Amino acid sequence: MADERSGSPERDGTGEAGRAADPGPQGGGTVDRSTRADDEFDVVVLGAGAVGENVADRASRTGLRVAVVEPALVGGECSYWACMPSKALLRPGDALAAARAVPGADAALTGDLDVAAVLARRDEVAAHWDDAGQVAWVEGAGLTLVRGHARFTGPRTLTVERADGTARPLRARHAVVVATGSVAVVPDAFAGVRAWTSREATSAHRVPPRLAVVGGGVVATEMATAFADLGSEVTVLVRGRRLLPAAEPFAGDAVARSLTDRGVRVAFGASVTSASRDEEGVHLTVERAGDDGAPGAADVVTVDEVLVATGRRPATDDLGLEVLGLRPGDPLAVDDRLQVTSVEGGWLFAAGDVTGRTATTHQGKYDARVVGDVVAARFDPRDPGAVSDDPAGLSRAAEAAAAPWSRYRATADAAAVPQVVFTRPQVAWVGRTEAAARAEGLDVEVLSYELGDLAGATVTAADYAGRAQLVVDRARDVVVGATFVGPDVADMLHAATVAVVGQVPLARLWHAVPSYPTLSEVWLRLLEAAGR
Ligand SMILES: Cc1cc2nc3c(=O)[nH]c(=O)nc-3n(C[C@H](O)[C@H](O)[C@H](O)COP(=O)(O)OP(=O)(O)OC[C@H]3O[C@@H](n4cnc5c(N)ncnc54)[C@H](O)[C@@H]3O)c2cc1C
Ligand SMILES: NC(=O)c1ccc[n+]([C@@H]2O[C@H](COP(=O)([O-])OP(=O)(O)OC[C@H]3O[C@@H](n4cnc5c(N)ncnc54)[C@H](O)[C@@H]3O)[C@@H](O)[C@H]2O)c1
Repeated sequence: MADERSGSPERDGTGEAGRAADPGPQGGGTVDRSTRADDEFDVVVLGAGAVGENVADRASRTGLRVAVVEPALVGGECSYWACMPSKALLRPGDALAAARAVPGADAALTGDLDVAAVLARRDEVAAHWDDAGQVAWVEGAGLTLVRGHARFTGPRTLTVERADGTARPLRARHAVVVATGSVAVVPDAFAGVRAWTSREATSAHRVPPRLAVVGGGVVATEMATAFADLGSEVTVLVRGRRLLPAAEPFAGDAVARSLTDRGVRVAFGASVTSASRDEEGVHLTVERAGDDGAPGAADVVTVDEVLVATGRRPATDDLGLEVLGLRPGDPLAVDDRLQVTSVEGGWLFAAGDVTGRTATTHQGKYDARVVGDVVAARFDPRDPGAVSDDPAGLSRAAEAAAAPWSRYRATADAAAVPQVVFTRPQVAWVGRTEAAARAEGLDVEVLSYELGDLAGATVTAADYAGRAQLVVDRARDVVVGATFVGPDVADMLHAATVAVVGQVPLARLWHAVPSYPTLSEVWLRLLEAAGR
């Protein structure tokens, strides 16, 4: 099932069943693959997460022979330990809260969540950690899956270590794309206590009676929400002063209020300085900073499990990057073509979490589509005379001359990155926060509106509470950032993303009429607030 939900190319409609049976590339011209050795491919992609899968699929569109190397489950983090299982854990609580908020519907509720059923459903959504479906997709797309851990031995050359310890060489004739993702950061204070990372939290088969969550970011807030739903007594230990520091302040404040209202203890200015585990559980020594940041008193918090959600780092430790003159552990810095900037020759690319440029599946897959198209076009093996009517529209000349916002440049990464946090309330934003826009020197107007005042909110829930905010660049009269906080706002975000990417002037947005009575009517109210 994971192939249907993980963000695999098949889900995008980019995986074309039957391509494997079609040896000729689209648009004519055949590629003779018969003379190539088994260890040589046109393109080698490292990592078959959502990003690597999409890169490989797009790169193969002009007939390039593509290998994908993966030591673990095809589908990567998102399918089995991140997006999909975490959302499966959160959705039942959301559905219950939505029904509870509607008088009449609430009367039909006779109990609380069935925890065993929630975990069983999560197992199903995570395909029981079996990648057979995604392997079938990879093979059906005409890609070659190479199982093992890849390391560079030189430019375009690699060795792949298999699970049984044997190794095989691999060579890329044209390009290597690194999509090896990221791993959780676990600070030294937690060494030796078998702390949970997001992997253990999203795949847990037991709900700890007492759970501490360390961190105040996306993983921390989503997992605190999920485990509170499942019945854990949750304590969130936040080093800083607010939750979701990358979002508008009102978003983190709303999530903190809601968690606290539901009995979650949220402690700000709280740093874990040491941890130990015995038969009673995990003991965390927590130092509290005063409002001025000065260290204050320390106390001990005892829990059954501790989830460390203190960020992620690129998975580049063990890729042999040193042979390319790069430093293991560093992110692979790329330009808008996703080409690694510090390696000459135009053959090394990277996409997804490993670049430090994107940290979500959707944005990583956007970059994957861009780099896949760059590679497919630049190294197009077909006779140029035969590809003028390429239905995919890929062209070597167009790639060479590509400008921002073309299909060959990941321009949106700097201007319009959307993020949805599936807490309760949900938090969704795109583009710049007010503070970020001002820090860039933009003269901005901030428009905000309480969602609870909309007719659409009145019918959605008895006490709907939420807020929307637009950040408008006065000089260009366009939206450069938008934030929505409230129940069911996740799907409202895309309209804002379209407005930001399209740089649609407010004067024109005024003609985009939202339906009555929906939450989207907030666009009308926000534009009225801007004087329309
Ligand atoms: C708890 C959690 C929830 C999340 N929820 C969401 C969400 O709801 N929505 C969203 O958009 N994003 C979400 N994310 C972020 C999302 O999971 C990542 O952005 C995404 O998985 C990155 O994809 P990737 O392909 O770059 O990396 P990965 O999915 O990590 O894939 C990398 C692959 O490379 C392989 N690999 C590693 N080393 C090598 C090597 N040497 N050779 C070959 N292969 C190698 C790995 O085994 C892995 O399969 C979440 C993250 C977490 C932690
Ligand atoms: N719904 C989604 O799209 C979704 C869900 C989960 C994760 N993700 C992605 O996964 C990435 C990783 O998430 P994350 O929550 O681990 O990282 P994050 O960067 O969102 O949050 C990390 C938090 O840990 C804190 N922190 C860092 N070091 C610390 C330390 N030593 N002690 C205490 N606190 C510390 C930071 O101040 C921050 O609040 C995110 O960038 C996010 O985009 C996305």
